[in-house]
Amino acid sequence: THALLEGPPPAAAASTSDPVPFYGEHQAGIVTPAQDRLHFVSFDVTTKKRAELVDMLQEWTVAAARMTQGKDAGTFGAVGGAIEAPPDDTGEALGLPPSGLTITIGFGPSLFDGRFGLGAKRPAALADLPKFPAEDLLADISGGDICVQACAHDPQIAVHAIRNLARIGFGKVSVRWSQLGFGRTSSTSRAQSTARNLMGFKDGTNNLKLEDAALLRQQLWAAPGDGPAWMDGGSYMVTRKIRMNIETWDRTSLSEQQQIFGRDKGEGAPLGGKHEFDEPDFAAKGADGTPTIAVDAHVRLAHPSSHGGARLLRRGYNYVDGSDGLGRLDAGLFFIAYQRDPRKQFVPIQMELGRTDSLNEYIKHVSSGLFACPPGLRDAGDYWGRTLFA
Ligand SMILES: C=CC1=C(C)c2cc3[nH]c(cc4nc(cc5[nH]c(cc1n2)c(C)c5CCC(=O)O)C(CCC(=O)O)=C4C)c(C)c3C=C
Ligand SMILES: [Fe+2]
Repeated sequence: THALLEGPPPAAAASTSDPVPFYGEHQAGIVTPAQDRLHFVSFDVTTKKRAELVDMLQEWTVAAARMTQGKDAGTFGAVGGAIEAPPDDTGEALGLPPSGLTITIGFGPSLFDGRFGLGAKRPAALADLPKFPAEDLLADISGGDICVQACAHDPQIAVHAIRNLARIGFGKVSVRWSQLGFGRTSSTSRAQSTARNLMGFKDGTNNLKLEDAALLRQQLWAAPGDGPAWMDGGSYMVTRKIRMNIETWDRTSLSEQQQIFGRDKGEGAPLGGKHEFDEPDFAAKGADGTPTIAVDAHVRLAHPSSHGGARLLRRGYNYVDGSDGLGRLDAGLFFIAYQRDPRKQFVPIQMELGRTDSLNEYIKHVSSGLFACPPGLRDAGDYWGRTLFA
């Protein structure tokens, strides 16, 4: 049987139905221990009026604060308003607990194009991503002016949150694209066990975690002096929808699969090591003189030691969008990574991976997003975008 997977039961988790605080120095949904489900949406702003956009962001903030605490989106709720009017909540979360819902907002480069007088406020770190080797991006599922990441332990709760924000935004924003995700592929806290991606490997072992306070300051949060003050305490988010060639992968030998990542599939230990959290030894060589962790292995190329210490807080999800009509699963990883400056973190890492990662034979990047996620909200008088639009 699964001898490698046996062991003590995982430590009892905090209840997955509880609420996560909405207010704080940083937005919830970044270092918050990754929930199991995702609904991610990217909007285009359709109104040309700055004041209308600001009003909508204020309405969104009120609704988001309520929904994260398990309340209806509006004060009348799904069934408490006038019978002649559409309800101010859509109703599918009635009777469900908050389920750890977090709602995180980000502003894309296109929001700073001059329509709303924000040109001078565009952070240098929000520079358009360069073209990477071998990517195959679809414009209609990439980019966008504003993104919202809703994470929860119940998919109905995440979908309800996005749906109600889209409803409130009617006439001011339109949905450009959205993505459902299940099965977090990253742990963001040492209290969490490491989950597996759809290739069957533990994913998130060497991730930035909420306990790494000094590293988070250095690698995750924008700090005073980095760029415009409105981003102080915020973070930059990169999304990549990465389709996996599942059927080809499933016909690849275990040894090749392990060579590709540079880790073993059962335990998640670096090749040459024994335990999941052992440090990889990139200098180790086998009896035949070849490196134990191949020169084109994913973990070698992505490791901070290959990028001057640069790291990411990964927060991605598995996705399956049905099948593609040719009998293949339309499945992969919806990669989400937060960082202090994508020009120093995501960009050089992905340049290297795009060029040489042996995983490339089995994956294809099909969508891309880049967003500046502002700092957290202070209290009920605060709103998403206050620091930007002030
Ligand atoms: C540009 C950043 C990265 C992309 C894109 C990416 C895609 C990708 N990764 C996996 C699976 C694994 N990745 C692992 C480690 C890892 N990956 C990145 C970055 C990107 N991955 C980093 C920075 C790291 C950490 C490297 C290190 O410090 O050791 C692992 C190993 C376990 C772990 O540490 O998480 C796996 C497995 C897939 C399947 C994928 C695209 C589909
Ligand atoms: Fe990776």
